Amino acid sequence: MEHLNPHAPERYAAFVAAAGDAVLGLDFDGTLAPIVDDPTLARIHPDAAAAVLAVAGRLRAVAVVTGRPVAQALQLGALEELADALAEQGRELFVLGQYGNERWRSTRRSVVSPPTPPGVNAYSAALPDALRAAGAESAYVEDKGLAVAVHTRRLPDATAAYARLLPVLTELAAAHGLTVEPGRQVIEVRGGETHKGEAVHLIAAELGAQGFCFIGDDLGDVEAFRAVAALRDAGAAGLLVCSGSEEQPALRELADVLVPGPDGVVAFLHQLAADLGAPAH
Ligand SMILES: O=P(O)(O)OC[C@H]1O[C@H](O[C@H]2O[C@H](CO)[C@@H](O)[C@H](O)[C@H]2O)[C@H](O)[C@@H](O)[C@@H]1O
Repeated sequence: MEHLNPHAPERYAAFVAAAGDAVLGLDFDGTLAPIVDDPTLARIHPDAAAAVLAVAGRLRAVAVVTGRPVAQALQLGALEELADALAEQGRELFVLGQYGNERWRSTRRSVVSPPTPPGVNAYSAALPDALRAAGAESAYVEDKGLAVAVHTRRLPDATAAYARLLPVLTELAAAHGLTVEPGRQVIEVRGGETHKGEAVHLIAAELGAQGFCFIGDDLGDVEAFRAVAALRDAGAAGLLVCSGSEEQPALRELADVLVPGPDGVVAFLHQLAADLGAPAH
């Protein structure tokens, strides 16, 4: 792990000290799951569940906070199995999906989800023409129910296609009263103002958390990082970890600690477990 600012060692130590009342927040894609070309083929890192379990017994709770729909995160992450194992440690798993719009917790196991925002269906209907006009008709379109994501990763020149599409889809989203959420070779369009920062505040308030560590990799995690920084300003122990990639360097500026992608996240969690004196798992 690399410290990214002079406060990092003391923030890490403060989180360790507050662990029993603290939450571990984890993004999914790029953090728990390695990035792959086809979003339907993403899976949790093979060693991630064991790493989470190694540290969880010393924490208050674990939360996966993702742009994925909850049902998809549960499946791709085998998170129900993780929840079962956490329950044996007396710990709860929260899964906040679609940037906090969908909520699930292991003690209830049902998805609480709002209705599809007005505008999403009309935006979807207008999308094929917009993609064609931008020369990106073969972009993969992910229908997420509450949102629509256009993926450029598998297009011949993904970065150029992304640059062409971003202003086009931003305008189309605005015309339908929707919000744009740019990410790693993906442009998502969704309704509402909810973001991962609200998810962090919601869980922290519900549990009365005295500490929060959030690990993320992409622009959609910026609000979660800001929320943890706000909790820290209010006196909690806050630790921000960037799951680094060459593709998305933006979070490094906000983070305390840099780790090399999902492999590094797994190593970080084992290091944290060792520093917490957690029993080997
Ligand atoms: O908040 P996250 O858990 O990071 O989810 C954000 C979006 O991730 C997914 O797309 C990303 O991962 C794909 C699989 O590795 C990759 O192909 C794509 O380029 C990435 O942007 C997912 O498909 C989206 O629905 C999530 O919102």
